[in-house]
Amino acid sequence: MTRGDSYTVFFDQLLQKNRPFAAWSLPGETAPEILLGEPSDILFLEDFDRLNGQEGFVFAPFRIDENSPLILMKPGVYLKDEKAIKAFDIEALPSLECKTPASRDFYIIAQENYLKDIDETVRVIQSTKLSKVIVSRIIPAKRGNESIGELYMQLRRQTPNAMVYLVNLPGAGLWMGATPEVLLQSKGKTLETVSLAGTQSRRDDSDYRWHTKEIEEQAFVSRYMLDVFYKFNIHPYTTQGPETLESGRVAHLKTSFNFSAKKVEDKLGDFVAQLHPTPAVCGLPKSKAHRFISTIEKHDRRYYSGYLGPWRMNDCIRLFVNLRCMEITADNYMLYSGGGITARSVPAEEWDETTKKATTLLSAIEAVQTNDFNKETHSATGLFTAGQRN
Ligand SMILES: C=C(O[C@H]1C=CC=C(C(=O)O)[C@@H]1O)C(=O)O
Repeated sequence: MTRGDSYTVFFDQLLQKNRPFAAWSLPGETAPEILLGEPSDILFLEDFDRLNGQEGFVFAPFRIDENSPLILMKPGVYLKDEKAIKAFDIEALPSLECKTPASRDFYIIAQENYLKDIDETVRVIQSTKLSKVIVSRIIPAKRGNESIGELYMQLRRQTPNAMVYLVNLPGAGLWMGATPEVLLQSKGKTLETVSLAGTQSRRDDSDYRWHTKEIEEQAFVSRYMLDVFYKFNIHPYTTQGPETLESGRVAHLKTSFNFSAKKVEDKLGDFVAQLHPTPAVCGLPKSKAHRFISTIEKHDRRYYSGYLGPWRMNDCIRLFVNLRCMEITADNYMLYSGGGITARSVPAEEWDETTKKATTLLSAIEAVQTNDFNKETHSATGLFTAGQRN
């Protein structure tokens, strides 16, 4: 059973017809925006800097490879609100052939192996030049016959201060997420980028105290932003923060940096290519952390910790880092969750943090599976996960 509002029905019909689309709602915005495309509107770009001069909706992986291309959907039909959805003749859209994707293995790490990996990571950080690295894992949850459209709308209700998205794109598949992290966004003639890191449970009293580990972890990201600014000669800029940003069941430390868009107007693609991946999802030094992730993580991150959003569409940039997200397969939801490891990390606490970060998505899944749409305040611990089955 679904609540069957017009968005829910619309998304489910698009999926039934296997149409390429991207839907997103920005923090604090009410209606999802939707971009519909034809297969010919989908570009697969070879490198991150190929975004120069392009416009459309970007879905970028953590690293580009044959399983996870950098995707740009060119502006096709853009639907801005419910009136536009209702006026759109979806029945007239032909169904597209559903090419069964090559079946993929999802490596689900056991807790004891994850703890060993984090222990090893801390030792490497203490004895080498690696100062921070993000280690992630996949958390599986069983998919039932619930409506994906309904799940998306529920996730939006539960996380109004995130960028909540649903995409179905050839080459990537079906993904959903609710991310709090801006990579780059335009505000008139100004651009904003954000350094976000450090995590603690959300508090009812908003009385947040941050420890050295989180302050240091976030400072690494801010420092990196300034190095990128230096390379692009971005000066002057203004900063706001660090301050607390609440998202879902957790809170983070956030600093935002604002500067004149003129500074990078003819090299925006290069600028994003340089920013990505930030030490909020990769680490420092960047190339060392990148290599370390390839050896320690046994799963493929694909689009987790990549970035997504409107790119120069209607003169507007809204790129977000792809966090708190999941890949939706025929039988399962595969949630991705990671945390910043530093010399001060405690393995068991890092495990708990990745679990906590996943509760936003897990509780939305639980809400639609149990038809309890006021789930925001409930725990998701009762959820039957695919991992527990094996
Ligand atoms: C890598 C993730 O979060 C990043 C963003 C905010 C806080 C983080 C942290 O405290 O580790 C991470 O850097 C994730 O959610 O998978």
